[in-house]
Amino acid sequence: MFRLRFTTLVEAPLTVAFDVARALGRPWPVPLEEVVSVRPERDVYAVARGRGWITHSRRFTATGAGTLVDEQVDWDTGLPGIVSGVVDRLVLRGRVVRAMQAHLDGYAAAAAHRALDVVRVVGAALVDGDRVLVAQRSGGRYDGCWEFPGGKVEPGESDLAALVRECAEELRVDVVPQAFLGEVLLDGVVAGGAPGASTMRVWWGRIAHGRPVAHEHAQLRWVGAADLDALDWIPADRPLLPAVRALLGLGGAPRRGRTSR
Ligand SMILES: Nc1nc2c([nH]c(=O)n2[C@H]2C[C@H](O)[C@@H](COP(=O)(O)OP(=O)(O)OP(=O)(O)O)O2)c(=O)[nH]1
Repeated sequence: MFRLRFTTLVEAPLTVAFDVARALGRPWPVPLEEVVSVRPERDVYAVARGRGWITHSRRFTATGAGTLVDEQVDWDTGLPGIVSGVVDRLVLRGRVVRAMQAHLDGYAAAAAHRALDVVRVVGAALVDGDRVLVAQRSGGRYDGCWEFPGGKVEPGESDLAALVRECAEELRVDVVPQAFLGEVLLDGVVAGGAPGASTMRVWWGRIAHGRPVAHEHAQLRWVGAADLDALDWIPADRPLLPAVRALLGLGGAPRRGRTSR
């Protein structure tokens, strides 16, 4: 069996990286059949011809800089041992590498371009000591639900600039993003976009200046790890809670004080 791995960083949310990869198809003329598809995390395609076969697996992982696409190609020529090695070295390996390189260049550009059309949401898990700031929505579809402060990224704006702007607007504080925490699918239609196309990307943040006051939310609350689960969260946020809990377990910076309304 032979194997090659390729890693590409795509400047696009998970959903866009996944959907564009699938729309472009596979980088070789032989059509492969879908074996696994878990949107937007991974897919596997394969084909067998006689005793030879090829499998192409992709894994999509959210990072602070975009989506990391990890691809693995496994194949076997089906020929006897030594002949197989020679055919692979002289013919197949080079073909696979050239096809993948051409495919990946076009793919990264297409995904980055498509990302401009998708509504993106950012959120801040603002930590003070062993507590995180949570906000209760006021009005609209998620009235009364708890969420991370944040909102939609404006056209031409970076995720982190949007995070800082939203926290200033909603809480009147200056925040400093610390580290990327995770990305979740937003299953509803956000701002007229296609269902399921958008995602929310959440950063761990620290308040550098100011005391948070709820300007757009019903109320704010500082919550410890043990009380996170009991809140009535917007459903999309729940998968992020383990990462937030782990953050609070680290202790964090000395506590600055309490705030509400
Ligand atoms: N801010 C925030 N939005 C979330 C979370 N979870 C979640 O599903 N969402 C959804 C709710 C909304 O459909 C969308 C964010 O929209 P928003 O209304 O907060 O954005 P915005 O501040 O830019 O508001 P606007 O321009 O529409 O007035 O993302 C979360 O934890 N924080």
